[in-house]
Amino acid sequence: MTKSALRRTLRARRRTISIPLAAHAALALAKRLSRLPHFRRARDIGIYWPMDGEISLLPLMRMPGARKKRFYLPVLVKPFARSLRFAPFSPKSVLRKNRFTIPEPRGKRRAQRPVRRLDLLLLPLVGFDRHGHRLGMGGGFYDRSLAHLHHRTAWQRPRLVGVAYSCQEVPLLPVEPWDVPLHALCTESGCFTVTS
Ligand SMILES: Nc1nc2c(c(=O)[nH]1)N(C=O)[C@@H](CNc1ccc(C(=O)N[C@@H](CCC(=O)O)C(=O)O)cc1)CN2
Ligand SMILES: Nc1ncnc2c1ncn2[C@@H]1O[C@H](COP(=O)(O)OP(=O)(O)OP(=O)(O)O)[C@@H](O)[C@H]1O
Repeated sequence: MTKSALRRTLRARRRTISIPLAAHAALALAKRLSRLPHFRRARDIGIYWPMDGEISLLPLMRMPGARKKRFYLPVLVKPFARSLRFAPFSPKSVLRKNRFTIPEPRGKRRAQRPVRRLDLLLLPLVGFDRHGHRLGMGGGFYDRSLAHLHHRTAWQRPRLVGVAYSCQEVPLLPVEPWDVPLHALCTESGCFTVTS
């Protein structure tokens, strides 16, 4: 299957999950993530506003331990730059839809930070395999924003944890030269560390 056909199939699959099942899975994922050392050690955490059937990270913000964290949502930098910055996000934030109709926090550009100033980034996945390879929406937003992590050293930020429903697992994904490997992957039914 081509990457675009796979994207279509997996996006359609996650959109069929019922509202009660989705809520249950999101809570199970939040519990798992909140116990993860990557989460416990992080202060500045990039999440996303769920769209197109993505598993929600909003319950994570209400977990014990989350009160000491600062959460951020991705914002599109310029119409065609195709890279991301991260804007502070709390339940009080005023949001405005971007050109993909995804809500973004309004507010000063000064308050936003580049991805390298996050401790932990939780990435929405369209698909993943058990080697920890990731399939995204295909815009290259995350790959482009994370290009500095190609030459990874132990201390580099942020830690990258992909999140998805377990039904988004596929046997094997093609690897592209620009793919930036994840550190770990979590679904409602489990987390695993990616070994390279
Ligand atoms: N929740 C969430 N926020 C995110 C992402 C994401 O995957 N999930 N992104 C991850 O990159 C960035 C936005 N990237 C996106 C890339 C493609 C499409 C998309 O829906 N494409 C449409 C056609 C788009 C158009 O109108 O031009 C499509 O494929 O059907 C949306 C967002 C930043 N924010
Ligand atoms: N560092 C980079 N610099 C320039 N272009 C890039 C870079 N990384 C990725 N791209 C481009 O982004 C496009 C999308 O890549 P790909 O199909 O791997 O997306 P993806 O796996 O869905 O990931 P993403 O979530 O980042 O969209 C590709 O056409 C690729 O050429």
